[in-house]
Amino acid sequence: MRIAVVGTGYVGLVTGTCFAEVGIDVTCIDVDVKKIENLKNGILPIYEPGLEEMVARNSQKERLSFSTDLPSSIQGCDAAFIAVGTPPGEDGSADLKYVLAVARSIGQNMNDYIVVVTKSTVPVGTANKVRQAIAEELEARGVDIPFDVASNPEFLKEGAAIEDFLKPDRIVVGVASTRAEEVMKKLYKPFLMNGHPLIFMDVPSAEMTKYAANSMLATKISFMNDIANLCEIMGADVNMVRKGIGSDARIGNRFIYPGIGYGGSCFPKDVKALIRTASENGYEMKVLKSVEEVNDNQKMVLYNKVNNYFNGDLAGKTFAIWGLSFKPKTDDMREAPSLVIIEKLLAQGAKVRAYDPVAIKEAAHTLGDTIEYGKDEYETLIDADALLLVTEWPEFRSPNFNVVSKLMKDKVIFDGRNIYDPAEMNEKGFTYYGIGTKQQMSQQLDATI
Ligand SMILES: NC(=O)c1ccc[n+]([C@@H]2O[C@H](COP(=O)([O-])OP(=O)(O)OC[C@H]3O[C@@H](n4cnc5c(N)ncnc54)[C@H](O)[C@@H]3O)[C@@H](O)[C@H]2O)c1
Ligand SMILES: O=c1ccn([C@@H]2O[C@H](COP(=O)(O)OP(=O)(O)O[C@H]3O[C@H](CO)[C@@H](O)[C@H](O)[C@H]3O)[C@@H](O)[C@H]2O)c(=O)[nH]1
Repeated sequence: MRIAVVGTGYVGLVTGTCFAEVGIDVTCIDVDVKKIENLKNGILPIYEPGLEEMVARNSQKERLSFSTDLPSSIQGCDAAFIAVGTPPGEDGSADLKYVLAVARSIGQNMNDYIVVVTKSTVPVGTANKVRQAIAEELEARGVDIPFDVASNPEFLKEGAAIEDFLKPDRIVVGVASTRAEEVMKKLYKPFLMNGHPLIFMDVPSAEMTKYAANSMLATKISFMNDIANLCEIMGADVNMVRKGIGSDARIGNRFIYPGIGYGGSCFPKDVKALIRTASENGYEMKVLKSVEEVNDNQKMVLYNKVNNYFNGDLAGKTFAIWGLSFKPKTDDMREAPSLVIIEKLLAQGAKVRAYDPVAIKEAAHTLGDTIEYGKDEYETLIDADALLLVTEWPEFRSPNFNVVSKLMKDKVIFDGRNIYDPAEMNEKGFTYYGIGTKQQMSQQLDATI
């Protein structure tokens, strides 16, 4: 089989490469000439574990190629996947201009039956707009070529994208014809070896499934952040509470880790877009509005703890930041909580020295030289007044605390991801603040007695 994947970002590149890996001929298309030139030379635009090797292997086997030329690349394809960005517009709704531009371009150039698949996250009704855009272009050409539009939302997580794509919990496909269903069944057959279900449904339900999934996960996180904040007030330990509730299979132990708010290119934008879709249709998503509000506040929690500890006097102090990307194993800085925290610290006249294993280059696009960058995590600590653990990269989990304490001016750690054991930190002579941990409460009580 042969497919084109239009949009070669986090989703398009992973999608194209994984289809090539199972033996399908794939052309990845992008309008970004530099990106395509680099990919032809094996240089990837993003960091995603394992992807570089997989791109190289499949390029060499000539199953994976890269092009800026959509008109010729879609000829002879069974399907064209649209995987371009759908960023939030001013009003929070998903901006469909890139998706519809690709649809028009397909309509202007297709010469044979093709299934056009929306892989981008798009609101209910988008497939109809895609269908209409293609039909208008065919009409303008005065040709009558059959085509189908299918919805195939993507559920991969950055940092684990290949594993998620090759071994998905499920594949959701919305179709409106048996012909499109047959093409999609054939394409995804190699991924179903491990018994993962391929769930066919109508197109609007598939489009809605993506938003419902992300919104449910964001809701779990905001709920746990609320519980964590209450634990702090009440003298409970959210780590214990998390284990206590997570062992109930109805709740599950994934996506209930409190922290400094969810970030990334998906949860914030998709929650916003679903709220907007509802309001445009006369319905209010009350739960999701609170999820968003809790998340906005949570991004300030670590900064507030720092500010309280130093009695609001941050000017001239130096803060070491470990981790910049919105989560480990990616260089993606979109909606990263680190940006909010750093902006607040800088506004108070503090100095920031940060280290991230892969995201420094990406972070520097936004932060420039407003902060210093350490060559490793230890260098950030020299004469630092405090350490803020922002992203839970594996290499930050068990540092040499003797070295840490020697380098720092003041031995205080603000752990935004609860990766350290509060009791152990206190034993090692650190003042430790986690998110909703009991240790912190007893320290606060001690301080007020
Ligand atoms: N990033 C994720 O983890 C993830 C996971 C699931 C779903 N999604 C969804 O997938 C979509 C893509 O997200 P992403 O993170 O991969 O975006 P991205 O910004 O990394 O990549 C989008 C790519 O599309 C290209 N593009 C834009 N217009 C084009 C056009 N007309 N023709 C060809 N290429 C064009 C851009 O140059 C860019 O390379 C979004 O709707 C997103 O919500 C993202
Ligand atoms: O228990 C948890 C789990 C995650 N997070 C935060 O939530 C955000 C998102 O994390 P994650 O979901 O792992 O990464 P994404 O790559 O954004 O993936 C989400 O968004 C993608 C784009 O839509 C979907 O495809 C995925 O299924 C969905 O998990 C990050 O800031 C995490 O730090 C928490 O705070 N606590």
